Amino acid sequence: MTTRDSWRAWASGRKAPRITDWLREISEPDWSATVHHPLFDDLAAGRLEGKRFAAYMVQDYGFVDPFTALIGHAIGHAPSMADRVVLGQFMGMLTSDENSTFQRTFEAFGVSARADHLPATRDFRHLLHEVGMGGQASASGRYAEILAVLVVTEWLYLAWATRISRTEGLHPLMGEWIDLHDNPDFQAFVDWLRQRLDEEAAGLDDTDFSRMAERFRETVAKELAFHDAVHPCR
Ligand SMILES: Cc1ncc(CO)c(N)n1
Repeated sequence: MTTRDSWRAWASGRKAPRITDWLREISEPDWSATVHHPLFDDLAAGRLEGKRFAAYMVQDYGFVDPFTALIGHAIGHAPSMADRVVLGQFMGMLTSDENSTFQRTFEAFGVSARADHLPATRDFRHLLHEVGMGGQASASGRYAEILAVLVVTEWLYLAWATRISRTEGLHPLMGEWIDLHDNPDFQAFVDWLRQRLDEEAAGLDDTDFSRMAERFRETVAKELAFHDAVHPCR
């Protein structure tokens, strides 16, 4: 049975089945463990000390650097201007508003962005780099693989940020970090990413489809390992 057969079996008998819903389901229990990670509850409740928040942001900047490069690859590999426009606008936000949140966090808490990366951060960076450089996948397979990674990273962040409820009087930079991931524009971007992956994945051959699904699960596992490493009390 191929991976695509598993998808077809899952889809049959469901109303309006979506590949991205199936991908999320086959990525359990890691998916839910990441969405419900105590790091995010502690952050929202004001229980995360400034220094610990800053240490998380330093590791996350280690993620964001190759992630930004991966968006660049997505722009290059997209099949149309329509996709390049949406991805380019996201890249603009990442390199302006979000980058500024990182810089002001490092400054406010007196930490250096150059600190050492934890092994889980290095693993994640390696994955992002590898997907950006591309494997043996065909052109459409490669774009779908990139989309799979983007869907995981952005959908997970939307999911925790819209799940938590924040306490009053939260440090403004922590509030900003949540704002970046629970706002309507970000929600629309995640909706778009899911839609595009649903469409692109449907047209892949069996080999590229399996590879895409494996990348999705691998990325979810890397997300969980990353958050366990920066907040080891799950
Ligand atoms: C580890 C990680 N995953 C996803 C996001 C959202 O881009 C982020 N900032 N960091």
